[in-house]
Amino acid sequence: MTDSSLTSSVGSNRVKRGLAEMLKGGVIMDVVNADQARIAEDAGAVAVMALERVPADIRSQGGVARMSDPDLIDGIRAAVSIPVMAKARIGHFVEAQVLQALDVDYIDESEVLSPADYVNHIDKWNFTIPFVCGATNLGEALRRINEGAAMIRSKGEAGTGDVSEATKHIRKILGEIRALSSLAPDELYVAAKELQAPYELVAEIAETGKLPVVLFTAGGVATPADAAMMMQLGADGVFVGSGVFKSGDPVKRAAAIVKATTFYDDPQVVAEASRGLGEAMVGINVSDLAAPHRLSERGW
Ligand SMILES: O=C(CO)[C@H](O)[C@H](O)COP(=O)(O)O
Repeated sequence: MTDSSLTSSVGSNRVKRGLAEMLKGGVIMDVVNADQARIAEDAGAVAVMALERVPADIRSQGGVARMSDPDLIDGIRAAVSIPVMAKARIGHFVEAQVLQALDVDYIDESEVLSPADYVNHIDKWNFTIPFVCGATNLGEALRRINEGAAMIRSKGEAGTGDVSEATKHIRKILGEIRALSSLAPDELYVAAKELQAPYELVAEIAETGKLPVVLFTAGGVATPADAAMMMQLGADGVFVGSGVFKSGDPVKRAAAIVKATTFYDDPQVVAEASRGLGEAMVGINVSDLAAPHRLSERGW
């Protein structure tokens, strides 16, 4: 059931979406343990995302990727004062129940983990805790919002260090929003059908020219310039994982990416932030990935 409440009670849309509003302009960093979480907080990350392995390791090691061990999540929560998010598998509503019981601040129903259900996503209205979900296009974003997502991140191709898919997805979502705004009211019914999204949400976006929730970008961001580019393209903020912790100097790189995200429209600052960072994540070109290895194709 859709919660269109404008009240600010626990679990209301306003509270769930409002937390993401407070993270705007910032970097959310993937971390697997308390030490990494401290590095992220010291670098100025606005939140951390707890997961079992960073996406580059999930990609290279293979196997089923699941929610983190609760002890690790507790350790991360104890180590930092910024919000702690954690990932659940697509459709795995019990992992989400566990994460809610652990009192994390946000759940990411993430394609980076192995899906638990290839048909249904989690019914996110059933939870008081807010969810963020990935999307490659506007229709996918609206389906997730219709299920109760309170924040969207464009997916990119996590764990590659190649920003090209992140570029493609943020451009696609924002381009489709612009296109909707130019339609006549009587054209919105077909637009909703083509987007495979609810008419009410489509009509709202055509009128406001933006999503009703915060839109971050993710997947493949590995340098300060990558992060600044996502912000210049119109993202509200950036998720970074492998790009920091698979680089030669995570401490320096984490701080540099935060700085470049903040001062994204000042090339001098981005240039300074890009100096002396040591080795960047080696990565893999998205064009070299065979289809089954595209994490962004999980979720629909
Ligand atoms: O799924 C995510 C967002 O919740 C990851 O944080 C993001 O995709 C990380 O990708 P990368 O490791 O390429 O930075």
